[in-house]
Amino acid sequence: MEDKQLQAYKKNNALLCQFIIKLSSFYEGFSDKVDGELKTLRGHLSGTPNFSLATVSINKLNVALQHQDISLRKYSLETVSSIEDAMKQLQKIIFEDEALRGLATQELIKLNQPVSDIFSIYRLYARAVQLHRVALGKHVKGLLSGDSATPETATSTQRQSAEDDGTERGSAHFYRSIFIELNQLVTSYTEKKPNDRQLLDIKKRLDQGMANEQLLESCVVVLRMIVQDAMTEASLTGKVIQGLHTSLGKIGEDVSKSIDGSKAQFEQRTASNAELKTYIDNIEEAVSTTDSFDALKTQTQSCIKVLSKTLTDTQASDSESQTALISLLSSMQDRINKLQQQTDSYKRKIAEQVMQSKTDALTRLPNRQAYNEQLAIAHQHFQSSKKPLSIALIDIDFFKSINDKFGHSAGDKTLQLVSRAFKRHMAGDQFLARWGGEEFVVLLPNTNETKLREKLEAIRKDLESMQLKFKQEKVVITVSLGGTSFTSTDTIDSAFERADKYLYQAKRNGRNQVVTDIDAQK
Ligand SMILES: Nc1nc2c(ncn2[C@@H]2O[C@H](COP(=O)(O)OP(=O)(O)OP(=O)(O)O)[C@@H](O)[C@H]2O)c(=O)[nH]1
Repeated sequence: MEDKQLQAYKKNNALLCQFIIKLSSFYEGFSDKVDGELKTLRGHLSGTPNFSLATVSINKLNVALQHQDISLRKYSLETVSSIEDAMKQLQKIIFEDEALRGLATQELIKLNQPVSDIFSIYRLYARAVQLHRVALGKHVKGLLSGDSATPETATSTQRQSAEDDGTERGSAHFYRSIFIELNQLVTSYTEKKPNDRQLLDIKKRLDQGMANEQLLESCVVVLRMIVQDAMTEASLTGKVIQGLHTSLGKIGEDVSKSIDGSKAQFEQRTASNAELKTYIDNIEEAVSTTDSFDALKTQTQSCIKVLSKTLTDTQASDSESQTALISLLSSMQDRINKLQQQTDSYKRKIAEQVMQSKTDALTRLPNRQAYNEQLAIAHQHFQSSKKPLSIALIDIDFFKSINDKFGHSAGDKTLQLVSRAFKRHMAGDQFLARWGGEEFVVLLPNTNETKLREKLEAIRKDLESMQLKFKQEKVVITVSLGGTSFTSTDTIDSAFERADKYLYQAKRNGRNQVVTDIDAQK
């Protein structure tokens, strides 16, 4: 080889080595094994390159990178599928917003296309995160003000200011939920203490609307009242139990006195019987041994005298202990009667408390806890009897707008009127409860798919025809309903989830409608 050629060859080799060294740094960080081998390769290629050792290193790297490729592919698939899941969840939340839903669908379509390299996943991921942020901003804002921001038209400044408002909106949302909670608490508490002036004052001010500081102050006042009442209640309960304990103790004493008395009486009677027996034995002996009639007469007379005295004494002692026993029994009876009265009133109080804990204070309907208990019983019966069982969820449409337009009290009133309307449709063992907020749940034993649909449709129609009036304005309330019948493989949760899915389908389809298994099969 010519000198010139050799020089050029060496120069190219050096360039190639530098290139490999630089390229190898790019792949650093995928795994410790690859990193180690890359370091070795760089060592072989730097300074005076050793190509034979570098070739060994390159072969080892080939194998390691092949494995890496497999795990990268797996990682990509997992990442894409979790982005897909997140997008689907997002679609559920933003189903009302055409534009956002469209964007989410487009992203889902892109996710289903093959991923060419790992870096394109990051682009998909970034877009998914961005869409979530837009939807979340809108969702929070929608909750508070009901207005909407169009994601595509929102400028970056708008987006920035939306982010800046985040904390403010968060706290507004926080105060709103405190307001609702406090309102429910005060409503149920005023039922219990209808003449409490402090409570009535808070209720009135809540209806008129409260500043945030007042809201927190009122929370503290109500909390203090509850703690005070709970303490009084506990001390009353303690007193009742103490009273029962004392009464039981006294009864115990009476019983042991009566037992002691009976024992003494029994002993005395045994002694007198023995005495009587001795006298009778004496008479018997006298009859058999005495020849003289006079002597017998005298002896018998004296024995009969003693006998008569013993009998009179026994009789007197009997009647004395009988009187004592009767008086003891009557005092015991009095104590037992008193005890009975105390326990009866205590039982009534406890039953009332249990009832309260299962009743929704605003609508007086059974609450979620009561429903869950009832459902567990009904489901067990369904499994053993194989008679049909259906459940349904009812949600008032655009209920938030009633609160926003006419105030929270009007919202409360609506909930009460709507509950009454639902209740009119319940017969026999059919069960209605307030699930929470503006959502209700119905349990319909012995009701198949057809009957369920008829019932729900009747409720829907009834509500639609009912006219309410707030601030001189006529308001029509509509409801969306989702209902399903249990199948043999259903759990309590799976049937509930299906009913919930149908309810959201009814909302999505435009509200004021019923969706049941029958509609889903169409
Ligand atoms: N007055 C009153 N409002 C309540 C009560 N519980 C929940 N809310 C309100 O009910 C509203 C429910 O609003 P959303 O979940 O947006 O539902 P919506 O407005 O009915 O809309 P759709 O269900 O989508 O038709 C919220 O504004 C809650 O503040 C309550 O006990 N009393």
